[in-house]
Amino acid sequence: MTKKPPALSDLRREIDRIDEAMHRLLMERGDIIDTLIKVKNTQESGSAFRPAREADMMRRLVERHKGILPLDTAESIWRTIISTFTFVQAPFSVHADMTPGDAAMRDSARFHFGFTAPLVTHIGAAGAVAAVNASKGDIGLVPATSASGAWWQMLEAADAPKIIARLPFVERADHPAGLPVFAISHPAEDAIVRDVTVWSVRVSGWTAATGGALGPLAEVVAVPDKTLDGAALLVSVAGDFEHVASALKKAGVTVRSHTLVGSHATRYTVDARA
Ligand SMILES: O=C(O)C(=O)C[C@]1(C(=O)O)C=C[C@@H](O)C=C1
Repeated sequence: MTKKPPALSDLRREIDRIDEAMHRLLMERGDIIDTLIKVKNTQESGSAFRPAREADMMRRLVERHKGILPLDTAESIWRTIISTFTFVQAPFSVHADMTPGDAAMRDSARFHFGFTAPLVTHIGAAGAVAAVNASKGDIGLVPATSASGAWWQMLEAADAPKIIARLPFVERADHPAGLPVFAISHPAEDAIVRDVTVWSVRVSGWTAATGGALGPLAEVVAVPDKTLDGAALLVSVAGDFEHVASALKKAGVTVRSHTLVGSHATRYTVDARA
């Protein structure tokens, strides 16, 4: 005998029960954040964004996810929850460099930081970085894999903002907001994670082929640096910078200076949807 399917009204009652439970849990999460504000002293540091903690949360979400709800949706729901609770702790604006295209950058800003934080658009990374520099806890979003100028040199001073995250936290080929971006902010001491360090490097003797010589050792964004007859590089390295320096030397490149301009959690990649 085949089992009779449940009545539609019963299923809807179940859905109402789950929706109410989820809403109550979110309100309970809000109560915990209310206490966390005092424990964490968020008002003092000016920014509540803790990218290493968020990277870890997003990874665990992806690992436990299954069922017919698309991962993109689960991820975007939690990005909205976490970024809104970040905003609730200490309001901030997102300053985005729209050079990679308005649609791609807007999708990235909204996917990762929701609609509660105001989005301020800039044409060029320098404007976004300057706005973050002038703020206490704002976040800048700039493209991570291309540049038209060496904006990262604006991060060299000790009291300048730093790169604190690379987004998306969970990378995949078909990510709905997959533009690779760096998040920049005045870092709170406990917001810093040094899995990958990012360096502003001035070199001479640079050619397009030299970038390839670094291979998997580091990711490099290069722009011409006319004053040095060479290049200004933004170098992301998972290991010791000295390995990059010796690979560059071997390739005939002279490192004039290297300055730490930020760091972020290890990148995490999952397969695209089957
Ligand atoms: O864990 C924290 O420090 C929080 O502020 C909480 C929380 C969250 O909502 O889960 C919010 C902001 C941080 O970036 C990380 C996580």
